[in-house]
Amino acid sequence: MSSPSTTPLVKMEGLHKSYGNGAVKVLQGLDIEMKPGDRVVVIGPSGGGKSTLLRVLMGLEKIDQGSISFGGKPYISAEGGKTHIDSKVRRSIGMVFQHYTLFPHRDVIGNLILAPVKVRGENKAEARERAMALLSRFGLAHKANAYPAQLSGGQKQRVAIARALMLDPKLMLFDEVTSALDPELVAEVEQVILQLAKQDLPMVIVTHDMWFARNIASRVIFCAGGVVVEDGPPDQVLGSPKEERTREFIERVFHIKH
Ligand SMILES: Nc1ncnc2c1ncn2[C@@H]1O[C@H](COP(=O)(O)OP(=O)(O)OP(=O)(O)O)[C@@H](O)[C@H]1O
Repeated sequence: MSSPSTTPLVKMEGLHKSYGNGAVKVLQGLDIEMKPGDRVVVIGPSGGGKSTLLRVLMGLEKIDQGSISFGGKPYISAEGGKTHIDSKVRRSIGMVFQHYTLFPHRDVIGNLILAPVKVRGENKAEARERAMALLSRFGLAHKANAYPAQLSGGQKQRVAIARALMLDPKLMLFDEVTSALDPELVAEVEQVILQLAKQDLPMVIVTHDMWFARNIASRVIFCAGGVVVEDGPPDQVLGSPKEERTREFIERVFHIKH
């Protein structure tokens, strides 16, 4: 048995995923291993399956073949056309999406404490206290009683991140969380994620923002055609800032057709 220090946090093996009864093959034998503390940025051509990969990892999609283990234990597997998902493991993963998924009829604090109180049976006063501490950390304490419609896009995404953190995730998934934001609101959300990175929270991030990718990633994975094409430190995969490969790279990434 491997020691805890060498046990991968996540091990995806031979993942296959298609839509429309196999008509659209998205993941085609994907293998990715994450160490504890890894911050993986996934980049690749549009439609290449980056969101699908995150949704599979979050246990939101069935898979056709392959398996995922989490902390050395089985998490997701496919057998006889069925996908088995360990829901306890799934609850230890947090995800934030491109489009805000806050409950519109609950205020910010209500959004944060809902799952801890209802799902985990946490004491309401304690959950509120934790929620307020998180909101203060994210500069949002003054918005605790605001409703989602009264928040800017950047504030909504910061609340969505805080809400995910209320469940003490062991892994966070961010799917293009700044893509729908006005440019001036992007930085406030990226700063929050950079703050989390400093605390060694493992994460998988899908982003089209190469500055952010370079600054947040411990590893960059370039996926195309449903498999991993490149996997390495940011400077290796994106090119070092001195080489100024980034622009050329972005063009290569976003103009690939397959
Ligand atoms: N629910 C679905 N039903 C059918 N096809 C789907 C579904 N979700 C995604 N697809 C298809 O699967 C492929 C991969 O989509 P996905 O959203 O994972 O790509 P992506 O790399 O995240 O793209 P982008 O960078 O444009 O967000 C695309 O061809 C898409 O049209």
